[in-house]
Amino acid sequence: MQVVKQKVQTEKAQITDCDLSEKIKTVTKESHVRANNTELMQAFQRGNITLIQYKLLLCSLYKIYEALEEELDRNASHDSVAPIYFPQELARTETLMKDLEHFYGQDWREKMFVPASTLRYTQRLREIGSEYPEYLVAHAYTRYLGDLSGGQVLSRVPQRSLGLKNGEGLAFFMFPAVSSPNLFKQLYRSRMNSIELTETQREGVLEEAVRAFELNIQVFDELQNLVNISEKNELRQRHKEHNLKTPDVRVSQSSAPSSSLSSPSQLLRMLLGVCLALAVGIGMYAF
Ligand code: HEM
Repeated sequence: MQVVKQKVQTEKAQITDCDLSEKIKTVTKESHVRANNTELMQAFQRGNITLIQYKLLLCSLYKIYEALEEELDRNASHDSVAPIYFPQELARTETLMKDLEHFYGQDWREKMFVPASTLRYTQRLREIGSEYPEYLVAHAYTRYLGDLSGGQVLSRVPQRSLGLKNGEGLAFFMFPAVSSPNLFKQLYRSRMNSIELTETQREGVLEEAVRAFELNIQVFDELQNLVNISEKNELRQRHKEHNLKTPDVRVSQSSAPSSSLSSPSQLLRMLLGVCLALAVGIGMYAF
């Protein structure tokens, strides 16, 4: 804490409207609102998260952070990455591995499910890691500052609604090396502002931040659609099972009315009547 405090004090420059940290916040404001309003994030905020939603989200986050952190590591000494490179304080891949093992067991890699939108997100991260490392700041900002902000409030939701105890399955939300998220965010912003970018690069970073939010929204939407489909299928299955049981009920109900011929004894009686009538008819004809 003391170390971060000192760093913030020494590095704290006057943040102005044209600083990258301010500009990026402004250009992604509308996207942030849209991300908050996705069905999945709304479920989170209302405390309605189900285990399937949470597990699916963890799978996608794992793939996203794995790609982001591998690209950050690979570009750690790049001029635009070095100032915002904080693996000890921020890295999430290991924490997600821990959570996935908790929910899926040791063979979590074979069991995890990753939707197409998540793969598109990771592809973009790989692409910029190779071609435009300066854009990594946009992705790191979007995920890490989000996790250090709203994520801290959101962590209480799965804890409560899924009854997770002793932090099990919640490692993703814990930042043991960050004792004050607010101070750390200040330090991070000042580091972002220290990155030297040409005007074109800066425009590119700002555009990339909007894209990063968009990629997150697409993941949340796809995950929610999957959950909705699986819930619908489950409902349909239950209906099916229910309908398989109901014919017994219907038979017993429909056999009640006397006009119905569904009861075997009634059918037999009718056939005997017809045979008798025919026999009498034939006998009369013979005479
Ligand atoms: C339930 C959903 C969410 C809630 C309740 C939430 C809430 C918040 C709050 C309260 C802040 C602090 C604002 C401030 O300091 O001025 C914040 C900041 C932030 N959030 Fe979210 N958030 C949510 C989802 C997201 C998502 C999905 C992302 C991105 C994928 C995200 C990215 C960010 C970022 C980058 C910041 C830092 C803004 C800045 O100071 O520049 N948030 N969020």
